[in-house]
Amino acid sequence: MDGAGHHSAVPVAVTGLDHFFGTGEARKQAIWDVSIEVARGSLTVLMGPSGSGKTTVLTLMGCLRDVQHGSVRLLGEELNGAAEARRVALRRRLGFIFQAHNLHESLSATQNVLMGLQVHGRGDNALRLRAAHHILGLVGLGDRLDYLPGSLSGGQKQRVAVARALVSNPEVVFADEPTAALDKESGATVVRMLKTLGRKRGTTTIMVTHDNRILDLADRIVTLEEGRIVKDVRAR
Ligand SMILES: Nc1ncnc2c1ncn2[C@@H]1O[C@H](COP(=O)(O)OP(=O)(O)OP(=O)(O)O)[C@@H](O)[C@H]1O
Repeated sequence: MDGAGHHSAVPVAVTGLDHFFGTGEARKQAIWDVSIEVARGSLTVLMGPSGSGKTTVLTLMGCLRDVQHGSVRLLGEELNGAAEARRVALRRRLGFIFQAHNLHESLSATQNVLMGLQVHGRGDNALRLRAAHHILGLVGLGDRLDYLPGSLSGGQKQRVAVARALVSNPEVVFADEPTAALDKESGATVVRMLKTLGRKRGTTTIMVTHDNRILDLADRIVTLEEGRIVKDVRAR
């Protein structure tokens, strides 16, 4: 166990976060004083109009962008001023699901999912293969293990990307419009999987979505407008 963050009840805590794009005359503030604490095992949805700052906040929390001002504590570690080596180590404990699924076209579904494990560089190959097949089964692709992305539908490709993000058993999953390319049924399957992982393993999910169907499943819905939180609603 490496530090207090591992079993922290608050895997992501953001305080007084501002963010700017551009320099000089073109410098523009995109995020204004955002603060949010996310509970372990919960599914939080970020919503709001186009350009309201959802993706910027998600990438700041997910260690994919430098924190300029304010605090982001991720799994117990402060990201503001964190050394790149620490951030690389943290990213290994995260899962990312983005709309552009970025699958390797020359690799099968199974090989793509294995890419989600190889960065960790541990474990034996038979175990990895079993993990990849297991998670592909869970997302309903047990009969497509050796298909190339080119012969999968958009929704099936997205499910491969979900399997790749989850195969390493991440502590926090960051997802940007993960259901945009999915039909109703596969979209619901993906979100139900994330909910189940939250319950069973304490996996925390933070998701940007415009998908109304997902809102019913969220534990919390945070709405951004013009870079500020304007609404923060918890389910139940
Ligand atoms: N790399 C960048 N350079 C300059 N401005 C940027 C950059 N990325 C985002 N912005 C600006 O920051 C603001 C927030 O953008 P962001 O992508 O976070 O919004 P969003 O809510 O995710 O939008 P969408 O729903 O359209 O994806 C917007 O005004 C956008 O133009």
